Amino acid sequence: MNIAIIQMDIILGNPQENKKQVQKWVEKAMKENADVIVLPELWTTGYDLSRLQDIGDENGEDIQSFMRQLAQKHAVNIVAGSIAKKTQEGIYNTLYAFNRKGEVIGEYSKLHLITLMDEEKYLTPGEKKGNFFIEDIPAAGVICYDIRFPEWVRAPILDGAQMLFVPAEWPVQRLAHWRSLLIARAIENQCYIIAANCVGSDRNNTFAGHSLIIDPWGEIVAEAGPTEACVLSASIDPDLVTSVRKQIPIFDDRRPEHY
Ligand SMILES: NC(=O)CCC(=O)C(=O)O
Repeated sequence: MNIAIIQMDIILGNPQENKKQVQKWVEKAMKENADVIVLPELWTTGYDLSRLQDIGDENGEDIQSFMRQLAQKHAVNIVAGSIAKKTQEGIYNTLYAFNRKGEVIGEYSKLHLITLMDEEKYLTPGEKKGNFFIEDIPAAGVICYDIRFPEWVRAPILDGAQMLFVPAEWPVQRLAHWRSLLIARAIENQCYIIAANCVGSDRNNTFAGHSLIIDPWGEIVAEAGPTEACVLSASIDPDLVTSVRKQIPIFDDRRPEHY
C-alpha cells in the first residue's frame, strides 16, 4: 500500500488558496502511485482561530464535496487531514476520510484541545473514537495534541486499528517531542503511524515539518525535512502488524484488570 503524505505550507485563513494547493499536490502524489493520500491538521484555514466563524466549513459540506471529487477523479483513498467544521453546537477540528469512490468512510473530531494554542477558546472537543477501514485494513485517526495522551491513542487500537493517521500542525520548538511521541505510540501499539505535519509559519508559530511514516516495530520508514513543502511517499506492508504482534504478544499479555 503506497502512502503519500502532503506536507504543505498552509496559507493562513485562506481556504480557497489552500484548496488550489491541495489539488496540485494530489496530482503530484498520484504520479507516485499513491493508494492513500494524507493531509495535515486544519489545512484549509490554519490556526486562524478567531476567524473560524467566517472561514470555517458549514457542517464540513464544502470539504466533503471537494474531496469527493478529488478522490473520485484519481480513484484514491484520502485521509483529508482536518478542517474547522462549523455546527450549531460549536466548531470542531474534524478529520474526514474518503475511499476511492469519494464516499466518507471515517470522521473524527479532535478530543484533546491544546490550551497552549488557545484551541479551547474557539473549538469544541469531539467525544468519539475515529476508527475506519481503508481497503479492508482497520485504521483510525487522532489529531496532533492527541498523541500526548497514550490512553486515548490506545482506545481505537483496542478496537482493532492497525494504522493510525495523525494530521498535525506541530511547532518546531517541540520537534523532539513530536518524533519521540510518535515512535513510542508506534512501538506500544504495534501499529503503523502515518503522521502529516505542515511547514512554514503563521503569526505565532513556525511548524516543524518532519512528517513521518513509522512501522509497527518503531522503525522510521520515511521522514520529510523540516522546511520544504513536499510529498512524502513510502510503501507499507500491513501484514507486518500481525507479525510484530505475534513476536511480542503485548495484547495477550496485558492485565487490564489491574489498571
Ligand atoms: N496543533 C496541535 O495540537 C499542536 C500540539 C503541540 O504543539 C504539542 O502537543 O506540543
